[in-house]
Amino acid sequence: MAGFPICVFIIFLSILLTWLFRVSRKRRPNEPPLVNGWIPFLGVALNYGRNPLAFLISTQTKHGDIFTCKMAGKYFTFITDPFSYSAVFRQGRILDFRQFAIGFSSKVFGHADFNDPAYSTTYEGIHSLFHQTLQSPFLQQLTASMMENTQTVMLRNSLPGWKTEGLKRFTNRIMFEAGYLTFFGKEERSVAEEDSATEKLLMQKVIEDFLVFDKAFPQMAAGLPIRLCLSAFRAREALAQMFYHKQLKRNRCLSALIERRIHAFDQMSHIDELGKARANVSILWASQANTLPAAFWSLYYMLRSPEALNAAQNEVDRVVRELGHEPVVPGRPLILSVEQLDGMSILGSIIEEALRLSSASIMIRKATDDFTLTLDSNEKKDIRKGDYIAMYPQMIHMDPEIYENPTEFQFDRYLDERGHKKIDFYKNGRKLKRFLIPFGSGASECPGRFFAINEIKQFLTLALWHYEMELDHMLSLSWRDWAMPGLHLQESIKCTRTMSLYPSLEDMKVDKFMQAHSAYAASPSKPAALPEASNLNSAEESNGLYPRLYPELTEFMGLNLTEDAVQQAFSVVPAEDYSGQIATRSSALSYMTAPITRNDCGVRRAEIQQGVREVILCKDMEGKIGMRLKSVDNGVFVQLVQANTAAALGGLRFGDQVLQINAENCAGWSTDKAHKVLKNAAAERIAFVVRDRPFERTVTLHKDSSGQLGFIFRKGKITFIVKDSSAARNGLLTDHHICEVNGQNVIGLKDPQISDILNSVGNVITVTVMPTVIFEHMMKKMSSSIVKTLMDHSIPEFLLQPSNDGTATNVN
Ligand code: HEM
Repeated sequence: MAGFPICVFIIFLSILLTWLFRVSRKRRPNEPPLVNGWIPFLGVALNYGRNPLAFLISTQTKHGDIFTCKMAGKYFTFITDPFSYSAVFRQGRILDFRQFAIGFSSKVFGHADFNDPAYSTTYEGIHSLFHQTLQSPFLQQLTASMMENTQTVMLRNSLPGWKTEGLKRFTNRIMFEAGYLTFFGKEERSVAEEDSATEKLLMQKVIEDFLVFDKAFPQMAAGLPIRLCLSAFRAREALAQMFYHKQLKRNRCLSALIERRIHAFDQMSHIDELGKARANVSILWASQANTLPAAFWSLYYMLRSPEALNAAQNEVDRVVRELGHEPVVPGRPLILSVEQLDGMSILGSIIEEALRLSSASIMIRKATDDFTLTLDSNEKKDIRKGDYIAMYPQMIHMDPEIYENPTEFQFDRYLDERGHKKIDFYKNGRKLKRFLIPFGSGASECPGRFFAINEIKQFLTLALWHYEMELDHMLSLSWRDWAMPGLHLQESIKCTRTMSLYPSLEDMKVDKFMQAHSAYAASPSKPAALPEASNLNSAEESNGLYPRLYPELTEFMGLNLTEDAVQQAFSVVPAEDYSGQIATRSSALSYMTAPITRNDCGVRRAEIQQGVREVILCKDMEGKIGMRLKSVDNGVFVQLVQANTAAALGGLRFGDQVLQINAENCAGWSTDKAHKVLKNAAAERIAFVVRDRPFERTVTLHKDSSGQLGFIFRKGKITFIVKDSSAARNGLLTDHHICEVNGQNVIGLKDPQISDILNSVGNVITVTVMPTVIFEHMMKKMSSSIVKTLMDHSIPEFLLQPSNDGTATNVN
């Protein structure tokens, strides 16, 4: 008898499966390959949601450049061949974007559905205002206003002394307020009123409301009614209060976009005032939601790369010099025209590279009828009415054939040999028309893209001009001192970095594992999700950094495809009652104290700090300080530090850049001039301002079980990287010269001596490398015997340093 219920269950299951099989879509002849997945309704949504790029690449390998995927009951035909994108954009009539985007916007922002025939004709005119007022000739006005506002916000309250601020907060605070004022203007106030605490609190509240709303955006876009996201609803409504037309009309310096929208909406008498105000919230969101993270990532990557920072700083200095702004008088704002910003190709390349790495936007069109799509290969595929066409630009952005080492930030990736904007990128030997698509493409391409690039350039320029910046444990910003040109180290702001940097990929994985483990321990009902090590964004997000830019498919299409979300949405078992439990989220500090090697003495000895430091030396009895300098690219660099001399004791190292000697800028000096200044300097006190080894970078590696790091070197030069080794994983490169091992200088040592050091220093090793071409230039005209016999090869010493828990640890 016990077998009876089992038989019934099996029969029921077979009927259900047969039914599901019969109702699921079948591929018709001439349609793209169909990937239904095996989960009813969801299809391949989970696979996609887990890692869209990996999923699309593997499906492309199996099915070719076009395929249709079932996801959460909808069908998406992905076009993966960038040469076929144009074929989609040519189908503007049948492939709709506008209707779909407007419907989506009305759901989230709560304004009227402008697709409704009652509004659609008038709204057509309002929509065209984007292109009219965000681009030339209004671009000039918008850019000038942004320059002024960014500067006002940045220079406000510039009190002397060090302050601390997170990188994300710093970006949000300045960019949000400046952008807000640029579009929506401000009521006429006296200077005292503008500086009042109430004014500041008001702006702080607006930023907070925006961030609360933005945080809930993915859920709302995924279909969760906004009234269920109570805090987001309240935040949106609070923002709308600022944007009533009668309120905005009192403001001065409204942008042309807002002014004309007010006028046009006021003609639509059947839209109520709250609806108009909510439509303005959508403009605030469009103008900030992508710009803030894009500005953040641009600043972050620029500060992380000494080469990028140096090049950007030089570009800013050049442009300011050309303005005749030096010496700058206090309070005088820096004004850059659109043309001058256009000419800043290095900043342009940094921003584009940051956008390439951070943007995961997806382009979606909905088929309004059955039609046949002709691909670039002339292949024809039938598309059904109601299906979506999707293009995922990250497949281009991360394609190693188009971009060498695509996961790496290369600040000059978009510069040609002459330093101009590079536009030649190839795939299959063919030049690509679209190689960077963070702003979408075709008819719906972001109309604010030119302004967005300009405002981020302004932000970086002004930050570089008004501050000295440093990013390591801390983002340190120090005011340039207007009163004393040349001395740039006074009135400083210091901002704590809110993210942790990991010495190696292995460290990051261990830390992520620990985080996942503690999250699981804190709430065991949720699956312990180990973030993909390669997925920087989710990893960073958990550290309070920005995620990728909008819109991702998961949040854009009314789908929320993460496993976590699906679990919640489909869960039939009530979630555990958390009342009385405290939600635990490790603090940034505890992330840092995971069992990682940040405090490893080799890592610390090898550290290349981003800021500048002062070193005071005096000459020995023979009038020497024990170093040689070399001029490279108009800078002066330390070429040799002799052991047991003043230079060695003062902590100077091979490759350090000397910015000033006795308050004189060294830029442009020849090697001879630098040596002459040293020779003539007083014996008792020579003041150097030094930047740590700007041409060098450190890579932390972990030995494998057989003690291997995974690279081969000859005469100190790395010649081979072993596949899948720690060296490969952590981005060590060939054609680089090893300068230090765990901070110990090894230049001039024989290969077996270097090997001995590598073998003897434990499992975690930090190697400091320099591109061979620069290394050879640095060493030119210096005899190898001098390097071998005189170079300081001692192990650098450290003082007691406080550890994260506040106790003093000897890190040597
Ligand atoms: C780095 C910053 C920005 C990025 C990455 C970005 C990206 C995008 C993307 C991907 C789209 C959708 C395009 C498509 O699906 O084909 C879009 C649309 C749009 N963006 Fe931006 N955007 C940025 C800044 C701005 C700014 C500053 C504004 C100024 C108001 C703006 C206004 C708009 C508008 C109005 C649309 C809708 C266009 C339409 O409906 O036709 N964006 N943006």
